[in-house]
Amino acid sequence: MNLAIEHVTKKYGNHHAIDDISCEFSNGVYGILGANGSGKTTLMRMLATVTTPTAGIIRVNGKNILSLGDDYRDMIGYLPQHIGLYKNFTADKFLHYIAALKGLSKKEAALKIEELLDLVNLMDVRKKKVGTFSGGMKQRIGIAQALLNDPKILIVDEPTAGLDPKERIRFRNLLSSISGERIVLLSTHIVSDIEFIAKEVLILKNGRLLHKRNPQELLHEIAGKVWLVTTAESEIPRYQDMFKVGNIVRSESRVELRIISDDRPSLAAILTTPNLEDLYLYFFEEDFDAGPVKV
Ligand SMILES: Nc1ncnc2c1ncn2[C@@H]1O[C@H](COP(=O)(O)OP(=O)(O)OP(=O)(O)O)[C@@H](O)[C@H]1O
Repeated sequence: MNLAIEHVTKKYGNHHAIDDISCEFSNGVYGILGANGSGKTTLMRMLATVTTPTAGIIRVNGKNILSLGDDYRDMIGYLPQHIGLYKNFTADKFLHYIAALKGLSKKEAALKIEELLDLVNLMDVRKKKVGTFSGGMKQRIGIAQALLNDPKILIVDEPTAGLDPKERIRFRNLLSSISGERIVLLSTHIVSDIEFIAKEVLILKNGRLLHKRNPQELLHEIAGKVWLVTTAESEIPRYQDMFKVGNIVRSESRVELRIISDDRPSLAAILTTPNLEDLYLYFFEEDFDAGPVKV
């Protein structure tokens, strides 16, 4: 399976939501990383044929996906950012309903739904109403509906937003386990969602594709630029003014700052091994939320 994006642009008025992107995908998980507004959802929607490019072509195995029409849609599974679930349907009924929409026979649907409820670990609650589900359970049934037609291309838009860490890990492992024989495209602004499961990470910024590489290669990009500086609490604002400061770890009277900088930020600064969170800070400084301070 080969999916190719060729010089794709999507404009809304004069605004380029996606700006001349080209890249290719083969089987495996791809993480599409970008801050809010970078164009992730627009790209996913074009790949799912919910919207069409202003310019450029998307091809699957060499054929334009728009010419393939339903033949292409039969190949894909899509979990949009905001999935409309029928709250009063039970999990079982919801999946049967979507299976009917996707054209599965009753017999095929029954078999597939058994398999998927097991895969997403919702067998025990199959008779419960979807409206009573937690965020994580809703995302898992969302993946189950996207997998009903056994898609060769699975498109998942920011699936872990609002999930607690445990559910996030469970969801990540689920995606990883189903990635073998298909292309999985996963958009997120949460680095840890893709750090361990993506064979390649795409960095999207202001509608442009800055990088598409495997995580290790991407980390080379900032090798020699991540520093640890131990200093006094009162020095934090000065460093924040001058540098990109990530984690701040406090201990007794001192603080340790994680700093991204081409040059050594102070004489006592020590180089450290970069991680993908540093990379995110490097590319999306203005959108970075370092999270709770560790003590
Ligand atoms: N239907 C639309 N009409 C006008 N502008 C749009 C439309 N959809 C998206 N945009 C704009 O295109 C840009 C990319 O938006 P998009 O939703 O694709 O980004 P995103 O990376 O998915 O962000 P988020 O994480 O917030 O969903 C933004 O500037 C957005 O305001």
